[in-house]
Amino acid sequence: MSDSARPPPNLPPRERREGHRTVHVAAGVITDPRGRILLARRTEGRDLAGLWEFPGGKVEPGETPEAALARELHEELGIDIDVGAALINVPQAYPGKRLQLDVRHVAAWRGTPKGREGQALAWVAPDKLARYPMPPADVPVVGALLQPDRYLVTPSPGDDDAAWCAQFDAALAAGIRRVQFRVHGVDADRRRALFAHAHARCRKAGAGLLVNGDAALAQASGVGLHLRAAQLRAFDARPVADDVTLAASCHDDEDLALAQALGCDFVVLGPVAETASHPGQAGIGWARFAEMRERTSLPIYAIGGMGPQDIAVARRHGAQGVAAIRGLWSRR
Ligand SMILES: Nc1nc2c([nH]c(=O)n2[C@@H]2O[C@H](COP(=O)(O)OP(=O)(O)OP(=O)(O)O)[C@@H](O)[C@H]2O)c(=O)[nH]1
Ligand SMILES: [Mg+2]
Repeated sequence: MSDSARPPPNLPPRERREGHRTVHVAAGVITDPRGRILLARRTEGRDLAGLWEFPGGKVEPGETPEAALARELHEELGIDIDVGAALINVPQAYPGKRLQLDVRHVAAWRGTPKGREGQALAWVAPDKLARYPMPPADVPVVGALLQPDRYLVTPSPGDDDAAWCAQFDAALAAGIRRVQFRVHGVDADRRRALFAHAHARCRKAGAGLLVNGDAALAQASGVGLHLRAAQLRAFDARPVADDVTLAASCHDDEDLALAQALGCDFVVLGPVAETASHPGQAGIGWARFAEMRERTSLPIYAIGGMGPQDIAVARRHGAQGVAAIRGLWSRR
């Protein structure tokens, strides 16, 4: 389905349905030469006071997001900037309003940032960002800064395990850094051997590995756990330790809420487009994806007919990036 996919025709856009206004906000990722990122603390008397945010503010009528960002950073921090690449555009529902948080990298800046409106500032190393409490819309922004934009789900090996292993290595060589181990139709011995291969190669490449569905294997081998949607209801607490990556497959709002309540680090949502595994079955489309995204505060990969060419459109709809079997399994 295309970028212009619409919600079902019998439903007016959520915004009109609930009478919520949309607030368009431009925010910037300002990085110093040591790689630290500038956060500002929202002052008392404003919404979300006390939380840390990426500096920026509301886009005024007739203004481009780029111009708004430059103006806001001049007003709030006293710096002049060159706007850089888009990072992510997050639609997020807040009480009584919808936010579109349009986050750009700041390519260059002149001057010394100061909290000109009395706000505290902090230069934060990327691995410390999680220590700063932030508004819900910023969780996907931090995800986009820190987590991979592609999530490979392994295919089943058919009858050729050696070819599967070679393709696995090729995917890592092509830059894949997050993998879900999911193989069907093999016996326990073959599965164990394939998992051992994946585990060793991911460790060597510094890639994150998650195992589909198998909490015991995740615990025993020290890899992450990816829950199937049906498993979300089987747990009432996080099924792995806090330092073990937890993810889940989601298809609707209820799945997303359960995944967030369980403490997932990220989720997969779809199918967005028609997939080769379900021909003839239309996906939910980007508009519906964005609508579900805005009621969740998690990094979300779009799945279903996705490939690397879809990462940019995914980011424009608030996605972390794309998850795929075929679309990310290197062709050799
Ligand atoms: N700048 C910024 N705003 C954010 C972030 N995350 C987030 O939810 N927001 C929300 O987006 C809106 C931004 O408005 P703002 O208060 O910064 O707007 P502004 O600078 O134009 O100031 P003003 O309208 O209070 O004068 C607020 O509702 C804020 O809570 C973020 O990372 N940066
Ligand atoms: Mg502001």
